[in-house]
Amino acid sequence: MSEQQIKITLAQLNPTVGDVTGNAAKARAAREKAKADGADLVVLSELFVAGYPPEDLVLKPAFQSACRAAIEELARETADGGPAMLIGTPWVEDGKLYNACALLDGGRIAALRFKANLPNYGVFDEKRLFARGPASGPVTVRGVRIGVPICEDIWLEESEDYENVVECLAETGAEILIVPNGSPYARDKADLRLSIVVARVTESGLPLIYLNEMGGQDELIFDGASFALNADLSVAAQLPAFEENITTLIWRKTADGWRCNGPITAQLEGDKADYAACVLGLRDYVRKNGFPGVLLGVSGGIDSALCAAIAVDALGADKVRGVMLPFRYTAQVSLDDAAKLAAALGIRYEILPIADAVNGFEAILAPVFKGLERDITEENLQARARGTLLMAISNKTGAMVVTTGNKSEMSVGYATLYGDMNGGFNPIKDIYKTEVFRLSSLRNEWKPDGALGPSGEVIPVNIIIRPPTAELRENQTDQDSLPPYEVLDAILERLVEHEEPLATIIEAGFDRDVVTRVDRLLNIAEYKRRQAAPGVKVTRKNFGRDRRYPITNRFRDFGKALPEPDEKLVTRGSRASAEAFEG
Ligand SMILES: Nc1ncnc2c1ncn2[C@@H]1O[C@H](COP(=O)(O)OP(=O)(O)OC[C@H]2O[C@@H]([n+]3cccc(C(=O)O)c3)[C@H](O)[C@@H]2O)[C@@H](O)[C@H]1O
Ligand SMILES: Nc1ncnc2c1ncn2[C@@H]1O[C@H](COP(=O)(O)OP(=O)(O)OP(=O)(O)O)[C@@H](O)[C@H]1O
Ligand SMILES: NC(=O)CC[C@H](N)C(=O)O
Repeated sequence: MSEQQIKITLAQLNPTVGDVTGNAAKARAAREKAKADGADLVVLSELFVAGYPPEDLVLKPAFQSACRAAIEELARETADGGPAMLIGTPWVEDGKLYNACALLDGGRIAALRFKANLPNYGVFDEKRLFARGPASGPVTVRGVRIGVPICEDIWLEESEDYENVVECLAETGAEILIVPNGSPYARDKADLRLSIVVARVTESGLPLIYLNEMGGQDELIFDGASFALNADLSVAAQLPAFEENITTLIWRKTADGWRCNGPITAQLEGDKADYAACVLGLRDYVRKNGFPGVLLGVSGGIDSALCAAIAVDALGADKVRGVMLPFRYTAQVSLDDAAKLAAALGIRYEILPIADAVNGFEAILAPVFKGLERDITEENLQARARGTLLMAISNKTGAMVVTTGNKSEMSVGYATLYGDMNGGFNPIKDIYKTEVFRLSSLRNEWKPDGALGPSGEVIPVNIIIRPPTAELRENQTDQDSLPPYEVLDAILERLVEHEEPLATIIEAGFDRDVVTRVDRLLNIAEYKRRQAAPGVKVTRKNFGRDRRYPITNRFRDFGKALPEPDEKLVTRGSRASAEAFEG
């Protein structure tokens, strides 16, 4: 008897949210490739035809119909006897909207499976959008029973209404699990995904194919990095991260179930992965929104230098323009370093002194400010003159302004609204200042595959070793207004990423006054962050979709030990009766 096998093509592709026609065309092209490989099935990622995450767009009836029409067309095309297709799509049934996966085969929509567990935390809002599907049995492709849990369905988050889809699939005879994902990048997320998949494979005894989306969608980056595990937990295949890839895997039936020995690509980790995420995020934002290129203010400082390098790696030097906008506080060394940076990156570079603009503003305001001290107002006028000039060049050329505030600055509001905060997208919004230094040094030694910039030292070393300064007054350094960045970033990470009480941070050895000051700055800068440009998410909690604080907010943690809850005050049974009342 001949050996039984099934060939499954993983299409790790970059859809664009809302581009139903373009996404369907990508799926069609992937199927053609799968057909050429003699595959039985081609798999695309979660909600592929819509693009992920579609947010409230998916509630629009016209969009739902467009997705369905595209799926029906793709289904008709499978009458050609080629591979079946498993593709994510929104689906309306009995008046309810589902996050679905359709099996297209033999000219028909052969099966539909609906996501049962809808993530509603962090960056996800799926309960707002979709109805929960039932846990269902496997679908059959060429005689093989395939279980299709959709993304969150394998995460087994602690929740009362969690549906154990994988258990249900194993009990109903699934032989292989194929999981379409829209799983956004965050630092060390690959380890987390692996541990989740190891747990599901161990529990079910089934091999699992984890197929992830790739590409940037506003602040989210989908890194791809799809992989498969055999039932004995050996790695069956590992696709590359941060690039599109179509790979056909041959699965063979053995006495111990289905097995595959596919290609295994080495993965980027840590800072390298973060840098690649920033490049991909900016590239896709610019490309998918149709900008011909970008421009940014280059100050001779490290934030704009790193952003310029990311922009060149993302788009190519011919699509990036650097503008030095000096004023009387701009040191010669800043002018020299900015020029060196532009030359090393090979970008167009101009110097536009801002004195006339700043002096003009000051002259206009002189009667209004008569008798008042010079203060931060005049500093902000410099940042605003720069922001206005950069936006004017954007308007004239169509190029988008890249804004450069790092996460430390975004946290404490160390940036000028309508000044250096001007811009359409921020590639380093979720990168703390200490990491800005690390990534800059890293980029001088290494660049990711597919980066369009030159190799070697692109960020002059002097920019990396010089103390940071906003150069808005004489001899200013960031450390005049802020604690040292090592201290600031360590406190911020505890406050932002871990929501630690101030008392815990102080107990860990940080100075009480510094901690309370940083917390205060973090709180009062919410209004600025709400007006800030979107930027790439790389941490477990970014400013944007992950952290949604009220702007108007009187609550303050004063660093005192937290009071123990007084359980005696809770009347026994009060919770149960409240539930009964609500129910
Ligand atoms: N809750 C609230 N809701 C809405 N609006 C609020 C507000 N609180 C203040 N405001 C408004 O915001 C204004 C204050 O904000 P803003 O005008 O930005 O000015 P502000 O935050 O006072 O100053 C800018 C800060 O950023 C620093 N900076 C500037 C430029 C570059 C860099 C750098 O090195 O990267 C640092 C600069 O040294 C200074 O510490 C107020 O005058 C008021 O109009
Ligand atoms: N002289 C300048 N010429 C051009 N752009 C400038 C200049 N000064 C500031 N900018 C722009 O404003 C942003 C914030 O600038 P600033 O120098 O005040 O602070 P920073 O956060 O230390 O940034 P950088 O490290 O890039 O200097 C810069 O990244 C840059 O885009
Ligand atoms: N789209 C999803 O369901 C993703 C949720 C999942 N926990 C992840 O981050 O990968």
